[in-house]
Amino acid sequence: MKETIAVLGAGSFGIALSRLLAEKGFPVRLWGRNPEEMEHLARERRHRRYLPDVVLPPAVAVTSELSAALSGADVVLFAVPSQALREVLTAARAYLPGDALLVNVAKGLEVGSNLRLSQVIEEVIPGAARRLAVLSGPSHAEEVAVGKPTSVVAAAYVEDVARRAQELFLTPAFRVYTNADVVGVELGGALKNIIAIAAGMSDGLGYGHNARAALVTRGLVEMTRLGQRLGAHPLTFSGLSGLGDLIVTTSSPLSRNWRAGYLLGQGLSLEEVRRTIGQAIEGISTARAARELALRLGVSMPITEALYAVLFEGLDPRTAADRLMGREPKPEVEILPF
Ligand SMILES: NC(=O)c1ccc[n+]([C@@H]2O[C@H](COP(=O)([O-])OP(=O)(O)OC[C@H]3O[C@@H](n4cnc5c(N)ncnc54)[C@H](O)[C@@H]3O)[C@@H](O)[C@H]2O)c1
Ligand SMILES: O=P(O)(O)OC[C@H](O)CO
Repeated sequence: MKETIAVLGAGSFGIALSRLLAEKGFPVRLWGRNPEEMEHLARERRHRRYLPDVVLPPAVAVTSELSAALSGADVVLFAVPSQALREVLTAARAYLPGDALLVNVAKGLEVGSNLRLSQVIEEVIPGAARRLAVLSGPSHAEEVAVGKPTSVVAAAYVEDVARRAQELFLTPAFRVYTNADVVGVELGGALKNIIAIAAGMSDGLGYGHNARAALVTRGLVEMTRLGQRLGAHPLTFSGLSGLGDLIVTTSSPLSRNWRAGYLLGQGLSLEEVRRTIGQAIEGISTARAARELALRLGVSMPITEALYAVLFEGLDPRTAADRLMGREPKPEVEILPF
């Protein structure tokens, strides 16, 4: 008997992964909070706004009832935006089977607590970290949903859990590596969204490929700096959930974070950007949380700081770029002596 999988979150990634899993033969229950939207999705078998060309296979049952989605589920996949995760977990807790494998695909830090999402899950469901895998890496839903080659990483504290998640998602077009560095994989997926907005902003301002390459490279440096301070392995940031995801989200118009930055660079306000994109833009909230962490821990994150000032203090994007370029000259690698 194939395992039953509950996917919580019927946005673009929840839909893309439901399709992938159903195509592998798993019975999938896809939960979304809005009953009307779920009725429409159940009837039409496609989401008119997120992925209009992607048809849900018959093995995907759509529901707006958490109890129906979770009852007897062997695997529970969390695919809601990071700021909604605690609320969804709290509502789901009563129905969550005690032995189900948990997989989180949301990428972000929780504003307020500044926690990684596995920490949020552990707080709401004590003990859950031992059965939790984090799936992260360069994986635009639009490409995953149509079977374009994609590689990601499944991180877990327990090796068997990482292997189970790897096996669950693996297809000829969806390659899954394992990684024992949960902290690094989560931070890579969360922090790259900040740099993706900054890269989009640079493009929106009309700057060139040089500027974008510098943002990716120096972005990776500050991501790694914060990561190491929080216990991640620095090498993880050169992997799929660090550099890999940075490359895809700083260079693809499929990225909502890149698009948000582009529109900001073109002069739109944050509210106009949110309205225009109309989907999760994780880098906005993550910039707030990461900047707070960096300040508290004394970690230098100049790009994050500059983006924060644009997003939340009304700094003009061009002035933010000038400030970044005009910082005190310094060695590229602080620990290398002459
Ligand atoms: N789309 C991708 O390509 C992709 C790839 C990898 C990871 N992710 C991550 O997956 C997560 C979800 O992204 P997405 O692209 O599916 O977002 P989306 O904006 O396409 O959809 C989000 C869904 O969550 C629902 N939602 C919002 N607030 C909610 C709440 N409080 N309770 C319940 N549901 C709520 C929305 O109604 C919507 O259906 C994000 O953290 C994102 O970074 C997305
Ligand atoms: O569209 P974005 O910017 O949220 O990026 C989606 C995924 O994280 C890409 O791996």
